[in-house]
Amino acid sequence: MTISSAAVRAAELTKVYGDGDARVVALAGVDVEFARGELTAIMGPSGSGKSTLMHCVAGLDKPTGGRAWVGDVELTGLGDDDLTILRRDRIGFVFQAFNLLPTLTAWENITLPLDLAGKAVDRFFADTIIGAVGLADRLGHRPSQLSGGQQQRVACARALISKPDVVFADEPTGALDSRSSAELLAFLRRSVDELGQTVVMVTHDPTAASYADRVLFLADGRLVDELRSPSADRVLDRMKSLETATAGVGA
Ligand SMILES: Nc1ncnc2c1ncn2[C@@H]1O[C@H](COP(=O)(O)OP(=O)(O)OP(=O)(O)O)[C@@H](O)[C@H]1O
Repeated sequence: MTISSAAVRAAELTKVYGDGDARVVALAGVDVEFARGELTAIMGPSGSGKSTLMHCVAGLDKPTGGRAWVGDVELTGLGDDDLTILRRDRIGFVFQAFNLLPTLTAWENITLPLDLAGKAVDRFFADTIIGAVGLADRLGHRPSQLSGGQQQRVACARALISKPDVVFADEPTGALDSRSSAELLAFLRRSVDELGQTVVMVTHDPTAASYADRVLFLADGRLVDELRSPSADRVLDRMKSLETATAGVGA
């Protein structure tokens, strides 16, 4: 067996929803590796399989076929309980809707993954992250007392606090204005550059994708292209040609 240095990888990943007339092939055999210490963006037209791919490699959904690994642990060989523990201990999540617990303070939300795992808070690391997201004077506030941008920065700090193998971010800026988006993306970028974090982000936004080291493009459940060191303009050009090609198939 080859030992891979990738933080996350998948081989021949397929996902089929429904059957008969309702059958949808969401992933049609995806081989992919996400390198450690890189920010990767996943883009593609609506319905191309971005969220399905992320959910299958993050252990949130089970693929129909193929295999996926986080580090050297094969997700596709794990039962539900082991998957839950793996997600808790080795993966950080950031969702479009923030998903904070409303009754907990920012500090309690950020440290929740450690509490659940029964681990002590590394105070120096926590202070580093909280300083980087600019939340030091908001730690006693509940989510309802924070702006959308601040809530999403709490969610990012929570995703990073347990030093996970990978942070998966699903449309993390989808509910934010452009200034809050830029702050959040700058923070994700710094987590990669300064902390060596691995981040995989699904986005529709070419500007968000331009913060990545690498952009992968999906169409009809397949990886069809990639860009390294992307600019927003180059990402937009690729997206336009993919959307034209995808529209052409169904026309
Ligand atoms: N639970 C489900 N049951 C049936 N079909 C599904 C389900 N989830 C997703 N699909 C279908 O699988 C395909 C891929 O969906 P997915 O959500 O992964 O695409 P996406 O690229 O993330 O789309 P978007 O950009 O619109 O969020 C789509 O055709 C979608 O309708």
